[in-house]
Amino acid sequence: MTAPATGRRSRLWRGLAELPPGLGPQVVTIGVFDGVHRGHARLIDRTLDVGRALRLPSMLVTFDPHPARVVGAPRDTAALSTADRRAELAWRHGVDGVCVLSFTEELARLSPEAFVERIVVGALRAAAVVVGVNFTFGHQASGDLAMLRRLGAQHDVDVHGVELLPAADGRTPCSSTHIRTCLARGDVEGAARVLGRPHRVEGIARMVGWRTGALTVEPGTALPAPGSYRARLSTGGTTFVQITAHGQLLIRTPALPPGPAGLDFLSRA
Ligand SMILES: Cc1cc2nc3c(=O)[nH]c(=O)nc-3n(C[C@H](O)[C@H](O)[C@H](O)COP(=O)(O)O)c2cc1C
Ligand SMILES: Nc1ncnc2c1ncn2[C@@H]1O[C@H](COP(=O)(O)OP(=O)(O)OP(=O)(O)O)[C@@H](O)[C@H]1O
Repeated sequence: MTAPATGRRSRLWRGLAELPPGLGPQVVTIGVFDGVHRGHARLIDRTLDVGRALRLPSMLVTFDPHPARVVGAPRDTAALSTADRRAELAWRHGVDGVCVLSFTEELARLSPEAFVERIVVGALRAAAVVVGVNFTFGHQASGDLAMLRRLGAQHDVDVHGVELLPAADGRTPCSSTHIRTCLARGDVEGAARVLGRPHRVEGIARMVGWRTGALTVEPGTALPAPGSYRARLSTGGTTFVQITAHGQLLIRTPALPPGPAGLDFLSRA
């Protein structure tokens, strides 16, 4: 993963155990943040505002894998981004640090009270927490913004609830779910409008035939519907990509350097 070229020291902590023992108070924003879409960007902006006002660093806490996948909730959790990519995008938006929390069955069983006491206050040292108004947390998603405010008051933590940024239709909020729905019908332009950039799929590239490359991705990656697309290769150039019914990504290209690569989906071909 490349650190941002801002000159700032941006940090990535994989789990609470990696947090430095002397970690000072932070302004923390919490959620899955899959794709880091325009709604998430609004939340991050607000987190940075609160950080500036309190003169404290900002930290984005992201759960990985998606909680709904861990608790077996019947919903589409195809990953729009890896945790590394989320961290990179969060840094670009200006956060000082990113903590990736492994979402385990054990974590899912924590009550809202225990989550705030042990993790938000005890480990993350939150002086303020910034979440969207639809944020839920704790066992069976039983905690909401009102409960977070109550618990925050008990622990001297400021809680900020941010109104959800609407999508272009003006009716529904920008959400990762909306982006997954766009991709599932092959609407990569609709996905890009919510993301604020084209949807990127990352994997390992190799040549598989005459003028044909392939990108192998992690299982569970969100792919556009089977079909042909125009896409930009992270290694350079625009190309055509065929997504087969079996989820194979075939790239029309005379040559492709073998190794890690990304495809930004631009339009249907
Ligand atoms: C301590 C904790 C326990 C959770 N337990 C559950 C759970 O039992 N069932 C569930 O569907 N989600 C559970 N979640 C997931 C939350 O409902 C929510 O999806 C998560 O906090 C991310 O927020 P976001 O969806 O607004 O990004 C839990 C979250 C936390 C932090
Ligand atoms: N449109 C939005 N505007 C502002 N904040 C948002 C928006 N959508 C989500 N948030 C907030 O961002 C954080 C991360 O949310 P989350 O990852 O659940 O996003 P999501 O897009 O709603 O995902 P999903 O559709 O998978 O539930 C939470 O605090 C949530 O309240």
